[in-house]
Amino acid sequence: MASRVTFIGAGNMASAIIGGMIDNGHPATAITATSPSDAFLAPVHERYGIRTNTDNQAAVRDADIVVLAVKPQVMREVCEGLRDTLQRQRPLIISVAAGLTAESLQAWMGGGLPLVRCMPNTPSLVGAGAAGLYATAEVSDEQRAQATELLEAVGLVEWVEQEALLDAVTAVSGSGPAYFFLMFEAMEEAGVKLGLPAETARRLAIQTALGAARMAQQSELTPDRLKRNVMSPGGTTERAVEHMEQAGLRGIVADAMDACAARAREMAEELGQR
Ligand SMILES: NC(=O)C1=CN([C@@H]2O[C@H](COP(=O)(O)OP(=O)(O)OC[C@H]3O[C@@H](n4cnc5c(N)ncnc54)[C@H](O)[C@@H]3O)[C@@H](O)[C@H]2O)C=CC1
Ligand SMILES: O=C(O)[C@@H]1CCC=N1
Repeated sequence: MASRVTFIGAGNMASAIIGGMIDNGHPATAITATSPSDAFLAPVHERYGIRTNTDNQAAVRDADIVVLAVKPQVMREVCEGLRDTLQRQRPLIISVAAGLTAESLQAWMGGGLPLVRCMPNTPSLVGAGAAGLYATAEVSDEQRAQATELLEAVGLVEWVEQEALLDAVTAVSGSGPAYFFLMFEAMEEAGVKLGLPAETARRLAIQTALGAARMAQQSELTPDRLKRNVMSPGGTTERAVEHMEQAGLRGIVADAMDACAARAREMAEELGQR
């Protein structure tokens, strides 16, 4: 029988994962989503035919897996409200919230529960997500496999064995989509300066990124080798890449990702103390 999965929260992340599960054949009747208001639940009910509920406690009562998909700022209230039911039911819990440690979540839910922390990203919305997962000691091998299956419905899954590494995952893939969107903006602006219409420059930049990503994914060659294959000696790419290296692009990326991981650690402290 398919596992019964309850999503607490029915926003972007929950909808993305629910959509992927349905596409993979998970029965809609085994999925429930909650939200304080019916207005937020109507879209997921109409689109996927899943069960919905405005009562979090009632919705987790028969669940094998509970996915916590609310904003970090409301997580404490949500976890404390579910504490007694979760302690009785003991489902696998998967939190997709940024910057909330297993220690804080366990404390709010009464402790000792099988908990997976997950850092997904927004391309999950189009089935091309990348997620980092970390399991607490209470999680069984079977539950790990269940969490993998659930997140693989919307993309790539990578497990990390130390919780602190989720901050590094946040810096690479959680926040990463924004770095590439910034690159698209920069390439569009530069393309316009060189005389292209904005829409043309944007479409070319986006398709180029898609092509480069597909090549890097499908090829046996390293990104460095693939880069060198574009760089004809004395040619145009060499000139551009040399410029980026001399201007310190690698250092900028490293500093930005350091700042990102540091902010994740800061948020964990701020939110854990609330
Ligand atoms: N947006 C992003 O790039 C990423 C987001 N995340 C995490 O995913 C989580 C969810 O984010 P989104 O889906 O973007 O947020 P969202 O705002 O789209 O969805 C949150 C949902 O929670 C519901 N909600 C609020 N209070 C509730 C309560 N007391 N009980 C039940 N439901 C309640 C809201 O009605 C809404 O449906 C956050 O914790 C965020 O940190 C993680 C990685 C990336
Ligand atoms: O910017 C943030 O805080 C969240 C976490 C990863 C992506 N968005």
